Amino acid sequence: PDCRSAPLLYFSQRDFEPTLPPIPDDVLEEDEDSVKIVSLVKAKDPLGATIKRDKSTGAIVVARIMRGGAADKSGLIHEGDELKEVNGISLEHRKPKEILTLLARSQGEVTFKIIPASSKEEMSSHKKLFMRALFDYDPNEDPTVPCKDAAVAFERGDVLQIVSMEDDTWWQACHLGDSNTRAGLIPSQQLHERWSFYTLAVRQPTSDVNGPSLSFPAGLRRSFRLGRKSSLAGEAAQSGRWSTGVHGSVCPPTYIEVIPYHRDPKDRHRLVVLVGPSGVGVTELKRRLLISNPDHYGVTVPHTTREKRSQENEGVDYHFVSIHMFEEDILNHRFVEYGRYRGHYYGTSLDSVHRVMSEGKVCLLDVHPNKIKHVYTAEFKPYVVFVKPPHIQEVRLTRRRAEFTCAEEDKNSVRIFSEEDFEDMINSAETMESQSGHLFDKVIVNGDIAVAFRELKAALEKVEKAEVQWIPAEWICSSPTKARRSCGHLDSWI
Ligand SMILES: Nc1ncnc2c1ncn2[C@@H]1O[C@H](COP(=O)(O)OP(=O)(O)OP(=O)(O)O)[C@@H](O)[C@H]1O
Repeated sequence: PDCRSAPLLYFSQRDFEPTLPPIPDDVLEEDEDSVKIVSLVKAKDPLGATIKRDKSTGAIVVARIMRGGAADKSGLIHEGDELKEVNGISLEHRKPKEILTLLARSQGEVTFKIIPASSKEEMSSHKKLFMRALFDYDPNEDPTVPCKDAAVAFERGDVLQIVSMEDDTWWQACHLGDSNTRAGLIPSQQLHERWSFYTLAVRQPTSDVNGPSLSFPAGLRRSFRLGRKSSLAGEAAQSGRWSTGVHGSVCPPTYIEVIPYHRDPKDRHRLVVLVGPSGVGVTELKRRLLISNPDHYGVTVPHTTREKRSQENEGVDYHFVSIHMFEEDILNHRFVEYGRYRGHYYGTSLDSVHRVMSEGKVCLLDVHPNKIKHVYTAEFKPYVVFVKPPHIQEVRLTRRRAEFTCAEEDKNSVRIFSEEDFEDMINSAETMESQSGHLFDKVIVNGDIAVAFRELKAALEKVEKAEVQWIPAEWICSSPTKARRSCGHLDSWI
């Protein structure tokens, strides 16, 4: 990156009409065709440009013009322009830092002698492009940023409007709703990927960053999700790694192109996917949601190949099917998730999700994060909630308290956790977050169950009421904006 470029030049936005001073005599002698004299009036506001020294020619050139900034609005200075003089003072052999000092001393009208770039690349497309950031970015902690003041900080989940992708390493963007303000620099997808691979390589010098070997700790669940145990054997769970795509490629999460979705009241509700490590409280939160509004929330009826018990009803507790039928459905990709437990198959079919949604209910689905990809489509428009354990001391405290305070007759229904369970829960949560965090729309920390439930319910209600929801462009457009050089987030990030 051109990290040696100097910070912003500070100039006025007051008057950008070129006031043309008399052309100095020496100009005509020099490059009469190419030299341009530009005069701007300096005030407090930044001009919105960075300068750098061209390594090959030694010339001082304009590195970037920030969209919406003063230089951009003036239309007089462009990226690639060579700065020859400021107020008649030659910039030859001067360092960018010295030039800044020179400019800082200038008051009022400042005149530039410029050799315009021979070819100017204007941002050709005016199509609005929005990206959801899948990582946190703080320019103050980034040693590679060309200019901290010109950069934009953001958090994972923020929607950014991208205004320029001309530069391979630094894009220009502004926060959603901020499009009238000056754009700032953000690391491009390519740069962030390179940086992430680099930091991974430094952290784990012996690992093969192109193809992590994957193993998964046993994650036995008490509920129907018990069935996951065998289906997950051999799947990914190494902390600090990224998800492998269906084609085996590995990509750090960067940005995902999003588009606004205005839900029509006639449209089905979005599918709510709850994920979390075993024992964290997914079932409990789901149960509380169902009790809170049984007409509004619904859950799927799973399939199983085990025998029906006397108190069970077909289509209510389970769909009881033969092994042959179950295996045929596996081959036809009809399951979101399935597994074997004590010799029997259990699974959640896509049809069962459809059934709940077609009743006009919000379908609550809990699956392993690796399975989100099966419902990551326009028809389901999943809203993914990650239920996360708090710090281990709080997990210990809240779960032990629940054991202690539950009534004697409830003792059998309360799960007794060992110290190892707590550790597994925390480790598994870390793995899930590092591998699939880019898919999570909301993270709920389940310390106090009542607080977590309130927060979850409020989040779901907010989504339902929101006028605009930002959903991945890929759900709607068969080919989202091509220029993304994306790893193809469905192929690689899920
Ligand atoms: N915040 C909490 N404080 C105390 N106990 C909790 C809390 N959340 C859940 N529990 C208890 O922890 C136990 C496990 O919760 P739950 O069954 O909901 O976990 P789960 O995430 O569905 O795990 P699994 O998939 O393994 O069943 C239950 O006994 C539940 O009542």
